[in-house]
Amino acid sequence: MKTEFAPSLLSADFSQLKEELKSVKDSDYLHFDVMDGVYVPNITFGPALIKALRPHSDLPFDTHLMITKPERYIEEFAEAGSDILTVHLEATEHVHRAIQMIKDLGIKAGCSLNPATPLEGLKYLLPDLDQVLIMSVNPGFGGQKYIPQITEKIKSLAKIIKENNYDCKIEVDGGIKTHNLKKIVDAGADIIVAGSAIFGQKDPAAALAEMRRIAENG
Ligand SMILES: O=C(CO)[C@@H](O)[C@H](O)COP(=O)(O)O
Ligand SMILES: [Fe+2]
Repeated sequence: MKTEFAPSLLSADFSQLKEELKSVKDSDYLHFDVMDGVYVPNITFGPALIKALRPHSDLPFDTHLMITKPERYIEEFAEAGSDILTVHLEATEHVHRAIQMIKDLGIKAGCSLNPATPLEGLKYLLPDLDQVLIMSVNPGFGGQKYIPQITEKIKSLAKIIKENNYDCKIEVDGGIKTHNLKKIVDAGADIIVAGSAIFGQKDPAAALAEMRRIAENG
């Protein structure tokens, strides 16, 4: 399967988001990092921003909710125009209910794991998930360094998905750059989130094209 890319707007220029969206029109998704200052030590934006940007892109909006008890806001983020909503396993006692709520709204559901969270908690969720978002940095900030032991975690999850024939993609998020991309793709990542490696560059379109080339040819 061809590797897909989800540029994270967290590293974009917030004063020019409309233009920034256009620069990555050749990507597969747009990744929105929603942070509440409680679940993670940073605050970004809510559904109003997603709604405002929705008419300016045809790409699927991949919304990563780094918020406590995300079930409180799932409907709002879906209505704002998210095509995929991902909640953190660690952010609610009722993660299966949250996933069910997302699916009942007719959009795709993802579950994210922090670097220290083992894969075991996914066991009874995987049949219902469209994607697992493996965090390869501690969530909260862009521009951090990839945690090397996550490569093993991606390989283990890819094996579980393959053995059980689950229809679930693996998305990997944090610290992915041109130098480590191929290793992460080879481990089993289907979707690559990249913030600083794309929007932190002078020419985001060229940076995305170069990442695609590396994912395909090494
Ligand atoms: O969810 C997060 C951070 O919590 C990410 O989506 C980052 O925005 C990725 O940024 P880079 O590590 O690629 O700069
Ligand atoms: Fe993210």
